[in-house]
Amino acid sequence: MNIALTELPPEVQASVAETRERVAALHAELTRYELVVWTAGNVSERVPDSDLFVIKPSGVSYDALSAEMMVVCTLDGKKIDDGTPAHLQPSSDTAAHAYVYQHMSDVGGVVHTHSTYATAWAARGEPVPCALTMMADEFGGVIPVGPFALIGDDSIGRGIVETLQESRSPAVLMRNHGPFTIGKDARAAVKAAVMCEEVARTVHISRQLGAPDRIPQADIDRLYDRYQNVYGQRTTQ
Ligand SMILES: O=C(CO)[C@@H](O)[C@@H](O)COP(=O)(O)O
Repeated sequence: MNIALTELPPEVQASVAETRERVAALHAELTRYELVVWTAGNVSERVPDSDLFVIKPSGVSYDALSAEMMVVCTLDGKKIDDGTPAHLQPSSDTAAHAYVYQHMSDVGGVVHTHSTYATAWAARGEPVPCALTMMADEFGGVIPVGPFALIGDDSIGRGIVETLQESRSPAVLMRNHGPFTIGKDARAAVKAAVMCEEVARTVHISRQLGAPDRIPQADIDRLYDRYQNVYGQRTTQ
């Protein structure tokens, strides 16, 4: 029996609507920061206090996306009766996003892109070395590589979780595929995707001129602690 959005408690319906607005708006950040071509990227966010998440519909142009088109899924990746046309399919990466939400309870947002420089590192199966203070700040060290996995079941999701559970990084470069990022919410995951592409590009350029210096681990730890706990405005947003 499929869950019907209209039969859920009013507060859940309201939370779904707010999540849809956020997820739809954040897809514009993927194009703004040139992290995607055509439709090759997706954003999702867990619906607070529910067993649901919202994700982009598959293959829909970013300039055609609206909040009402965002697909609502259960945590096992099944679309509910969410008011969108029955034929509107969720992202082809829905199983991967769902696996992350099922196995990483503190994750509220997931993003996938094929951004050029991060994907070039994924094509080599090489972690991005921590040679920049910006990397220590956001990633707490290297950006790790996850295993090669074919789309279609939970193997991509499993590779994401197995890799990120062993790292402080909110980004993983899935071998021969591209970056997936996580965050406490979708905005944090989009930020990680933006920063991942930025540092992948910078370190790539640096390597054209020689071997980038790796920051000592003790300094990485200090930088990471400052950025995660002191940087910015300490008000809840
Ligand atoms: O990487 C892939 C397919 O290999 C997908 O992430 C990409 O094409 C985006 O697909 P969706 O439009 O989200 O279904």
